[in-house]
Amino acid sequence: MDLSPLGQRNGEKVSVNVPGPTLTFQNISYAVRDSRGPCRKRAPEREILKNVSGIMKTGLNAIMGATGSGKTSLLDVIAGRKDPRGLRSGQVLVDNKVVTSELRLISAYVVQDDILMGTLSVRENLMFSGHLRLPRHQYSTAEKEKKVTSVLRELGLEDCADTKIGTEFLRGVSGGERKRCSIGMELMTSPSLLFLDEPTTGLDSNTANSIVALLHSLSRSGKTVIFSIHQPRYSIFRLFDHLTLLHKGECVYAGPANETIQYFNDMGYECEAFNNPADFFLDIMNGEVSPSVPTDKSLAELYGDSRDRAALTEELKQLTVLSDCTSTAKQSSPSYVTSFLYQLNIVSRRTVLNLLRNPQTSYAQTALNVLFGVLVGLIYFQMPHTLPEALQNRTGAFFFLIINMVFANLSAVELFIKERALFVHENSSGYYRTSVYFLSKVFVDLIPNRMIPIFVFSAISYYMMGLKPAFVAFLCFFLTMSLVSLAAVSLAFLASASVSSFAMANIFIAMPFVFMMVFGGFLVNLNSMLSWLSWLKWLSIFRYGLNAITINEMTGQVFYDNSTRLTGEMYLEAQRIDYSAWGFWQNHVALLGMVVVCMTLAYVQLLRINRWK
Ligand SMILES: Nc1ncnc2c1ncn2[C@@H]1O[C@H](COP(=O)(O)OP(=O)(O)OP(=O)(O)O)[C@@H](O)[C@H]1O
Repeated sequence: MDLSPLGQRNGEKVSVNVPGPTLTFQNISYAVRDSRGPCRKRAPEREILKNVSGIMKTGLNAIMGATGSGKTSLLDVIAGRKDPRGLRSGQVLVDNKVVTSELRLISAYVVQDDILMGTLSVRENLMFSGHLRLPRHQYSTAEKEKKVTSVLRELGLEDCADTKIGTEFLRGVSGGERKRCSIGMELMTSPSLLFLDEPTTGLDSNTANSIVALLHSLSRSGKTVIFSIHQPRYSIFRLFDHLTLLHKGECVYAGPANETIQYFNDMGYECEAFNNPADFFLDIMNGEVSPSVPTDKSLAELYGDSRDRAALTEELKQLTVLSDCTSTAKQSSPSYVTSFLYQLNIVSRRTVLNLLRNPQTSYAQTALNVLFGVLVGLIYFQMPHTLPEALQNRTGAFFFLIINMVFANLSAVELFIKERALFVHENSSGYYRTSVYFLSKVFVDLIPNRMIPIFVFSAISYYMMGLKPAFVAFLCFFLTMSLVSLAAVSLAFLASASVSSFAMANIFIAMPFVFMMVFGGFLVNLNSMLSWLSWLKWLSIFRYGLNAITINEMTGQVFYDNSTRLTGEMYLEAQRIDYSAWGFWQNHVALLGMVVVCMTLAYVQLLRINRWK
């Protein structure tokens, strides 16, 4: 069988002009706690990596193992992506320098699920990465464009450069092209150390082949490419330079990939002719192949006693001795390469582009508001000033309007949940600050996306219902409706930033909305309520909204029947609603206060999101 990787055959080095960094790790042990539900807060620790060591040099370094063997965990630990609190022992060095979690900002990591903005083309996605991750003083826009062109050429993406990635509504590029684009996003910074989590998963075998061939050619340009892989076909396997085999969190082999078969042969495991070595290794680890000489020792113990392990320990020792003590203190502390305002500009532009190219939600929202506006207008068409219907219809209509404004925003809980993975990936890869994402979301997506439909709804319903004709009164009505809607959206945004599933977010948002409705002043008279409960009215978006539009409509109006004449002010006094100027505006101040508090808390939640894997 011809195993002829270009790499470290018999210790021979991969020949490249400028070698990439060497990554070494020694005795890595990593533990996690499984959550056991609400009753048992702290489950016992489970060690998922046990004393794993290795040296990864320029070339293709594969980490292989069965499902759950700890491949991704090892990759994440050495890439500085795994929560450092779980690290029980061990150290990762890059070119003999201690690296901390900051490694994740200076190296490149391609995640398993391609996280890209689907409404943008391949070229636009690469340009987004270039804009945010290449220093502006070194790269002009023309140079960034040149870089994008060269990455497109390197990855063979020229033909689909202007094709959109694709969303649920839009058929985009193929799976292989998507994966190449994900790799390209990282190559924009010309990293010499590239981590990839299962780059071939979900791809057909030919596409998987071409992806690994691409990684192989990248490694030949002087990059250290490290990736986890499940079960590669032979044409993929033979490209590996270095192989780490994991079984239940323990290393069962680490060394040149083309010497692995010999290693297992020496242990008494015979690989049949025409068998794929990768399958053979997995069969050994799964216990489906037995050694010719039975042994009580586990594969990890056999490897621990082997010459290969002794050689690795010796090489690691030499590298550590060679390492310069001062270099350990020199930890790079990378920060963002672009300024806050520049990031805000780039991220906001992408948000606008995404909105314009994915207008279905905005169209649906506007259409729904037109429909509802007409419906409310027809139900309460030209409300009369005659009693009792004048008051009954107006209070009913106002309650209906506020309910509509609040509950129409239930959908806003998806706002952040949908983009959570994208935000976490880009934020932890050093694209932009959390504040940049938050501000662009609020000012470019959240507010404008709500304002237009609300204006359409208000204009239709207000004039169809025949409310006070003064234009100022209409503007006050629109302002109130907007603030009610924004307060509800802010609460929904807070819910969606706090939890990661729709179901949980819906519960979090529906409960307060229902309580607020009860304490809004329409379903129950708040003045007759138990005093220890009535404070809840101060937290009700409904109450502030209802009070404001009631004052706006009632003041200056006269209602009558044959014998009675009732002014709007008399009605407001009977309801104990303060209709002074401050009495009116305090509702808006309170709604604005709720918006500010909920938005601030949502921002805090974004900062608190767990970036560790
Ligand atoms: N943060 C975590 N919390 C709890 N368990 C974890 C965590 N990270 C990893 N594990 C567990 O550690 C073990 C190894 O997981 P890992 O994802 O590294 O395996 P893998 O070899 O990459 O598997 P696969 O091929 O299925 O992705 C699994 O049993 C997994 O459930």
